[in-house]
Amino acid sequence: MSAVIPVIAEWMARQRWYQAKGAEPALSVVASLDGGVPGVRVTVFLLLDEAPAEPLLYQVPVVFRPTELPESRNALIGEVDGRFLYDGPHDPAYVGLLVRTIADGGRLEGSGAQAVGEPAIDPGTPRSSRVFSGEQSNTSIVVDVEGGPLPQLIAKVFRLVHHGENPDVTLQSGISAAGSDRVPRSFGVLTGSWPDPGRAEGVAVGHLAAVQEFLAGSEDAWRVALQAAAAGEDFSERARALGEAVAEVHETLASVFPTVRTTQAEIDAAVAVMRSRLTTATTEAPQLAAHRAAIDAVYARAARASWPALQRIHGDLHLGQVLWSDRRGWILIDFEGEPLRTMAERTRPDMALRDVAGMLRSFDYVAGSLGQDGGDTAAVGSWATTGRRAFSAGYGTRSGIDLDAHRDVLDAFELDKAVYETLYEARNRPAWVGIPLAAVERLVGSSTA
Ligand SMILES: Nc1ncnc2c1ncn2[C@@H]1O[C@H](COP(=O)(O)OP(=O)(O)O)[C@@H](O)[C@H]1O
Ligand SMILES: O=P(O)(O)O[C@H]1O[C@H](CO)[C@@H](O[C@H]2O[C@H](CO)[C@@H](O)[C@H](O)[C@H]2O)[C@H](O)[C@H]1O
Repeated sequence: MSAVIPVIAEWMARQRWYQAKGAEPALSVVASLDGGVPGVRVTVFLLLDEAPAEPLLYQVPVVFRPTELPESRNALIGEVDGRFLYDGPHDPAYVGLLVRTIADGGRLEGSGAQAVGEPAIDPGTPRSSRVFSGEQSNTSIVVDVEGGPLPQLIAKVFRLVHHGENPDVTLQSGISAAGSDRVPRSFGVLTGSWPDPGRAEGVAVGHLAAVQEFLAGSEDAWRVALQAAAAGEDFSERARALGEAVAEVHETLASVFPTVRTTQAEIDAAVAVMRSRLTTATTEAPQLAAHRAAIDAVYARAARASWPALQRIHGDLHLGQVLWSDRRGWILIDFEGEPLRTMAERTRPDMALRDVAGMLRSFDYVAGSLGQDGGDTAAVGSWATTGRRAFSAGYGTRSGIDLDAHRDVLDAFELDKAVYETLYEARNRPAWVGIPLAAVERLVGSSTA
């Protein structure tokens, strides 16, 4: 084991999902869960990384093979004592074990730790699989299955794990179980428990992976919108339908999970969070400093307004979190919330207008990214304004919420999102930081959509 961890650490530092970019992982094994697959060993490591100031717990499934797996060359973690270590999601042995453990309500066990499958629908038997490529914070695997209700599923392996609910699991499965087809159908979940000396019970319990319907042939709304905007196509109908879909999901969430009447204390707490993230963002993106007073004034106006009730929401809604299916229309995915917010914040009832604001910002991002790529700024800007209006109209009609009556609150959430995006871009895509910064300037200058 001692030789294995440094090899994993060296490989992990190069992965997209590794958070402490540029740092050398400082790993210790919290637990390892073993699965029996003939001929190979599958071990799911839970590794604590103490490289960042706040240690993070990663899930790293590894398949130990006696010989090389030629088709998974890119997924080779390294070679230790004559055994070849592969990143589990790229290896059929791990994928088969994961899907069947969930489907059978099975169990993986290790020292002081275990993982239990919680099936929802029997998916059938995995035949082949491939890891979904793209910029992802988790690892999604498309699995071809036989003998189940659908030919393909997607298994999402959470790379960062933590005690307590993962909203991506609870919200999606709650909406799916309520009979809504605005999210992919849930097939089941793998929940783990591992030693955690920091907790009174000494044990942490959290979600490790989930399996859901794969929407084959679907297209991500970000790409659909970019193409439409670049071609100058009218997007009003689709934007309106998207507003209706988001309102429908909010309605389902409010019927399945508790809602909370918004008191002045809740409003003050929400505005305090906006202010504190403005402080953090200003440290890393000093361009925000010049707008601090004006941003504060928008937040102060929101604090005096009346707010709708709080409820569970998507939490990080943007066009990249929506798929278009010719058969089903708009489908929302990835309910994990904003990666830069604490899990406690992401799992509390929140303001549905936060999601509306997120989507309004995303229309602006379409114009911003095309403008950056040399597009006609006026034309794409007007495309985005039309899209924002149609989205708001669809949302308002379906939800019965008059967005104009909540303008001060919506403006504050849009500004808060633009501040978040400024921080996100400064950390991850500095070349894009001008897009949210321009929005901050616009939003403090005027308060209309
Ligand atoms: N059920 C699904 N059907 C088809 N594609 C999906 C499905 N779920 C996710 N995807 C695709 O995988 C990508 C990443 O999924 P997502 O849940 O957003 O992962 P992450 O949390 O890593 O960002 C999405 O942008 C989408 O293109
Ligand atoms: O999808 P994630 O959960 O990883 O969300 C994070 O990354 C997003 C970028 O991929 C980021 O979204 C921002 O860029 C999008 C275009 O790429 C744009 O549509 C969004 O409106 C904008 O916020 C998201 O904020 C971040 O949490």
